[in-house]
Amino acid sequence: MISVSDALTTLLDLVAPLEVETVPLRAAAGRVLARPVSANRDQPPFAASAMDGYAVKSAEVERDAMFKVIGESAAGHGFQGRVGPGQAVRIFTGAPVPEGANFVVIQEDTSVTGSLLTITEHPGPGHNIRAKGGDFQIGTTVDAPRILTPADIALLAAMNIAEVPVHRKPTVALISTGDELVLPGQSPGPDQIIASNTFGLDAMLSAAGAEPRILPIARDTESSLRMALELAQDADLIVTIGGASVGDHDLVAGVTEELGMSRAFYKVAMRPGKPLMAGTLGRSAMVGLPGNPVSAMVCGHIFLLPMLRIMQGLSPLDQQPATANLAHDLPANGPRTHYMRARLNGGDLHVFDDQDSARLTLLAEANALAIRPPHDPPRGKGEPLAYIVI
Ligand SMILES: Nc1nc2c(c(=O)[nH]1)N[C@H]1C(S)=C(S)[C@@H](COP(=O)(O)OP(=O)(O)OC[C@H]3O[C@@H](n4cnc5c(N)ncnc54)[C@H](O)[C@@H]3O)O[C@H]1N2
Ligand code: MOO
Repeated sequence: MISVSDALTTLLDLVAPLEVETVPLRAAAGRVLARPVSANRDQPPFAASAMDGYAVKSAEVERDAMFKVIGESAAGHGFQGRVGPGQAVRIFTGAPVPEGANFVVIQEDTSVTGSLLTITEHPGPGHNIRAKGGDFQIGTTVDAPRILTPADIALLAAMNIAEVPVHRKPTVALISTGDELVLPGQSPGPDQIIASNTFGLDAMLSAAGAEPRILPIARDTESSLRMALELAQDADLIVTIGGASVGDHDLVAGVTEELGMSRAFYKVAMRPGKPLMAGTLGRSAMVGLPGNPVSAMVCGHIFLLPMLRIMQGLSPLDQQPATANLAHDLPANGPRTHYMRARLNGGDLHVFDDQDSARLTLLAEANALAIRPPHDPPRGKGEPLAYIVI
């Protein structure tokens, strides 16, 4: 059995950043920007009014001052002339500030009769003008790699970047194994259960930028598993679920070996997740997850998500463990790193009593995994304990 950190290092070595492809802006949300991109325009491209009002010379701004209104500047239709002494231009939010003007008096501080403008209140010190290039300038860069958020997409749009270089999405083949499994919505026989892991992992990996494919459930025969693995051949990552342990019907190790898998390790000193296996099969990285539902999902968090980040050109971890104070005592840990379902509530960590790796209800209730190193001594209420958010 190897340690969690050795297993993670080995798994990360099985994958590499995927090629860069160019996608239309609308398809780039949630993707990883592969190369820095730069603005080829200023925003705003001209000094722009931030308010509706009148553009004047700042030196002339004072209460009771009067001006002749000589024209209008609207968004999309600037005023072509120049503002001279004693003159004002009606201006609207987003419109170019005309030459000669350097102050916008908001209309609430004025009164107008015909073309005669009077400042009726003390205008504040703010000139209400957004400088040319005040948001970004030609050459302002959006750095890579980064997962493109909605705000990033808006920024790229403003920069007039219509095509975006991103890493290809990792394709992941998900293969559940076992005669006991049927798909959600089907009618299970008396000895059957629903294949839940496939769907939990599908959701987890999709949210992390992958393109998972759910393959037909492999039955507990070598030929069925072989067939599923053949269908998975072109995936960047093949994930089998179940059949990883030592039982007579646990076929994954044997069949993948016959298919030429180069095995990197089998068994990790962690709980849940001990019978994890990994290697390469053809051009794909392969991870054999344990079948217990919580084991599969925890291994997804600890191992599959960092692998996906590497494939998308990111650093492997999106969070370092944080610490919180225990809400109660905890007994000593055994010889494996234990990822314990827990709930972080008002800064206190409540670690659930029942850590049965078959109980999805407790995983759904958890918002954190408390991390106990091997042989961690008993911990008392109020002591700090490491955790990650899930
Ligand atoms: N004698 C031993 N028995 C077991 C050991 C051991 O070391 N010695 N390890 C235990 C641990 S720890 C785990 S974890 C499990 C892992 O077993 P497998 O990976 O071989 O998984 P299965 O036996 O196929 O299934 C275990 C459990 O999970 C259910 N399952 C499987 N696939 C799915 C799925 N896609 N969705 C929902 N549930 C699934 C399956 O029905 C079983 O109940 O082995 C222990 N045994
Ligand atoms: O490792 Mo198993 O995953 O403890 O239930």
